[in-house]
Amino acid sequence: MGICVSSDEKAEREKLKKTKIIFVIGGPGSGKGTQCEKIVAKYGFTHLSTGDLLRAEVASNSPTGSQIKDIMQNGYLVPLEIVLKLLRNAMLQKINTCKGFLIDGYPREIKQGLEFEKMIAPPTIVLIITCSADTMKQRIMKRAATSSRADDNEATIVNRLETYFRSTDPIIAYYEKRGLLRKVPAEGDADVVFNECCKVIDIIL
Ligand SMILES: Nc1ncnc2c1ncn2[C@@H]1O[C@H](COP(=O)(O)OP(=O)(O)OP(=O)(O)O)[C@@H](O)[C@H]1O
Ligand SMILES: Nc1nc2c(ncn2[C@H]2C[C@H](O)[C@@H](COP(=O)(O)OP(=O)(O)O)O2)c(=O)[nH]1
Ligand SMILES: [Mg+2]
Repeated sequence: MGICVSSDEKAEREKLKKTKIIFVIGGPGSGKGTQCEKIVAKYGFTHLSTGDLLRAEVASNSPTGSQIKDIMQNGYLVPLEIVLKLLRNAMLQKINTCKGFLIDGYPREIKQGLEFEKMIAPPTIVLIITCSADTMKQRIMKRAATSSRADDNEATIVNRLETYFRSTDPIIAYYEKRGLLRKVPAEGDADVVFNECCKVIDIIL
């Protein structure tokens, strides 16, 4: 039996299917947030960071927030249902005014990608920002001085890197096979990396 949806919801789903959706994935400290800010400034896309959405949920002291606080503090993945519900709601809130979505920090495992496509739409492309574990660790420790994030610390970054490398290889293979993966090396200066991101985005506009 199909899920019955209101006509409004049907209209919103249709809009989502017609909207450009760029998954921006990469390890902790790779530069997802930095590149998304630059991309928003140039192209006017709507930037949704799953990490930011989850931190807002924790800050709201909701039952869900209490449930995910420790998971995030330890650098493990939050349950799919929780992160996807927050993400889909945030997308639906912006759908009528957005030029396209930058989904920062999602998917982090294959089933997240599959569920997103079932509940929302396929991605236009998957932009992966790549750099070494050492570079990511250095950048996080530098950011820790000003970020006041509970998970920007030596112990948690080890977990976050392990979580990232373990869960992301299958995603890379999956989207590469579908011809949707666009790799951008991010060891260099942020502006140099941004130029490479623009080359990838200009092609899909
Ligand atoms: N798609 C997701 N699925 C499950 N958990 C997530 C997801 N996105 C974020 N999280 C949780 O939120 C935490 C912070 O995510 P966020 O994207 O802010 O940080 P990060 O990618 O680890 O590093 P950075 O902010 O440096 O990119 C993650 O460690 C994880 O616990
Ligand atoms: N040298 C250099 N530093 C960068 C680059 N991108 C981001 N950074 C710095 C800024 C931040 O303090 C830190 C992590 O960046 P971020 O954008 O929060 O990364 P992410 O954790 O969202 O993936 O690294 C970059 O491309 N080059
Ligand atoms: Mg980030």
